[in-house]
Amino acid sequence: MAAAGPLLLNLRSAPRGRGPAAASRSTTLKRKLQSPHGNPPLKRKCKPSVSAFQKCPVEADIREKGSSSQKSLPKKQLTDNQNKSQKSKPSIKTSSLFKNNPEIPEVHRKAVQQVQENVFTKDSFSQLDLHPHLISTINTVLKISSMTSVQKQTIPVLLQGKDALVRSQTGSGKTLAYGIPLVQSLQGMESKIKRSDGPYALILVPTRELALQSFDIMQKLLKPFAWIVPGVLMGGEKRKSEKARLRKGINILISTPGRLVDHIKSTECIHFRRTQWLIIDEADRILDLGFEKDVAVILNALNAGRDTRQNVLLSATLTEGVTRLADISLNDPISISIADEIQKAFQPASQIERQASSSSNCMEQENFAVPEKLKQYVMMVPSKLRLVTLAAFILEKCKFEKHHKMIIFFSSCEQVEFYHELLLKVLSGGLELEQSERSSVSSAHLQFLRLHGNMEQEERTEVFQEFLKSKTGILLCTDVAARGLDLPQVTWIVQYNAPASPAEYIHRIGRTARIGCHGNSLLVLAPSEAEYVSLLASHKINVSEMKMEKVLLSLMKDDRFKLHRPRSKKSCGTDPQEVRERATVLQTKFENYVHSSEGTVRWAKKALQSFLCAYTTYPRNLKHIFHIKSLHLGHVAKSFGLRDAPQNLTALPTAGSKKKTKPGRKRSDLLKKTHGKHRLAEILRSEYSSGMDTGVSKVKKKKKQRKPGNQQIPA
Ligand SMILES: Nc1ncnc2c1ncn2[C@@H]1O[C@H](COP(=O)(O)OP(=O)(O)OP(=O)(O)O)[C@@H](O)[C@H]1O
Repeated sequence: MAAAGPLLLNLRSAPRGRGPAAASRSTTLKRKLQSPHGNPPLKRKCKPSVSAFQKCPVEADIREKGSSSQKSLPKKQLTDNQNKSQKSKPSIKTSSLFKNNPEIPEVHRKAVQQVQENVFTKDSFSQLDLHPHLISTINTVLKISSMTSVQKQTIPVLLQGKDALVRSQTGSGKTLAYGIPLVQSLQGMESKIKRSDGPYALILVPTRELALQSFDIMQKLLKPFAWIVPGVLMGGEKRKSEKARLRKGINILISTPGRLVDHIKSTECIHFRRTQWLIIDEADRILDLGFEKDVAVILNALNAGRDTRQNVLLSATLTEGVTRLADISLNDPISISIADEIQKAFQPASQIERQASSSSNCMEQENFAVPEKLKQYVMMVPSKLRLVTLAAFILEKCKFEKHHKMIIFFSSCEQVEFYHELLLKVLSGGLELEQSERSSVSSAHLQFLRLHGNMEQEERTEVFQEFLKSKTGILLCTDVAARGLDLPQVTWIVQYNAPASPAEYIHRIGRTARIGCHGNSLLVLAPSEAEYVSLLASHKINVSEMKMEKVLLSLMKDDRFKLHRPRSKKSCGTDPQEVRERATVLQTKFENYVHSSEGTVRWAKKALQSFLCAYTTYPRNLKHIFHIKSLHLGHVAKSFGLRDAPQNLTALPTAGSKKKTKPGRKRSDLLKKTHGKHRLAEILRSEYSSGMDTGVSKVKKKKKQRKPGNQQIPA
């Protein structure tokens, strides 16, 4: 059994006779949603105690002197006149959203030449040596005729039985690039495959929804070859039924690493004697530290079963690190990188060599291809104004412009749950509207959905299917939905919390503008995070600035937020004072809802705490951009509908950043173990704060009538 030390993931088959490795129990994050000690609704005058953060292991030197209005902003953020006004005026009782905000810096945008790929080719699938039934399935069931670039380059390589490293932009058809040659090869085997033979192919994916999606595509491709049986294993499903399906036999096994390891360790009948394909989709994520132990167990089980295998690694962000690792482990892999092919075509060889040598020793300069018709925006928003600005943006796109389908990314499950409820209640008119307001509410219904890893699997699947089929709607989610999901007609991606790395940025925005479609993305940054724009530019990612003031203007279209004053003058569309008033009315509605009960205050505090803890797990190389000391607790609290900086947040961070460790092993040991804190921090942020691979109490499923057709897809 393999030792648990730093692992060289050997995708190459090992010599016969070694039993499957037993890795130490993979340290998955057990996430217990800690409910902060309930506090009575905060009174305006209270000053949160400094001790609230003294105990928190995170670097929490957060400013929390007094209520948000009376706090001194970090000196560097105060402009002279604000300094003066602070001194001259008595402290104001209720904070104004538009006072005491940090300056919004100019967004220095180095115009960079983005890496582009030609997604389409004119070559049809019939040019390949494929079974005619497979070609007709591609044409009639999948309704696809010509190959994309990645398919044109990858399919012939895989049909020759070679290992491959495939890097192509998001939404460029990588699933079929491996699915078609896989089906072609299995249907053409001399002795016809029997279900009881077990897995001939193993497809590893990082999330349950992506496992379902890949399973759905394989089922379609296998229509003419019904004797080949696909199956999916994923956390959250009943182990018993999975064991039964494994016992009957699954020929193409699609699984998330954690659940497969469970079965390797506990299901007698699982074997890999005939497994001749290993496909790792989103390979940079799967081979990352978060899944390292699971992948090692899986590879040892594969190697124990068979000594020859074809390995395929795919991702839009196959970074140098992964390719170096894969080079050691794959058998003479063919490296396919569509963007590089395009660049090579336009650059002299010498320049390519120079770039190759320079980029090989500085992974940070990975340049990722961005979909051609994707428009990327960034908006600088002071913390106090984040919530009302997000709300105004949602109203603008999903109520007034209509026909938009939006995904909003948050950095923790608790925030997804909280903002889903808050936005639904306040924006969808869930709150009692006065008669006069009812008439003015636009007829467009705002459909809010939520998806994160702490939900019951049944509800995750329902929400995923519902959003997949909807033409509009707003999905609030964590990074559990950041990779691979092919959600048609998504027109807007909003990153309410910045991602831990440019790679995750690329995958998040890659949920729109797929396969040549148009799409838009918006990254929301606080003024202290402005440097993130330059970081993106260093990876050849261009973003244009969207002004917060312009977004807030949409409130002028919704009289629910109009300040009702006697003889109020007719509002004209762009009066800045009225915009500010309406934003304040909207913020007040949020705060009134949050402070309407102890439970909602507790909920807001828990969401705030999860945000702060996720904020402390940005990798070291981003700490100069995302540092907890730059946050102003009272202002951040406003964006959670809390009137003042909370006191007595629980001393420990929420489970989001708590790693299950063996008794006696301090977290610092773990950090050392995992080759540097920043990597673990990044994993903690992007995967575990999404609630993936969790084993703890799930958010109770909201009672709702089950719709037919949402049933889980059987193998
Ligand atoms: N040759 C093709 N012509 C037209 N559409 C295609 C073709 N191949 C795949 N598609 C469609 O393109 C969309 C994206 O495909 P897929 O999800 O495989 O992309 P991907 O490269 O895996 O994306 P990601 O990197 O986000 O995982 C899907 O809707 C798929 O049906």
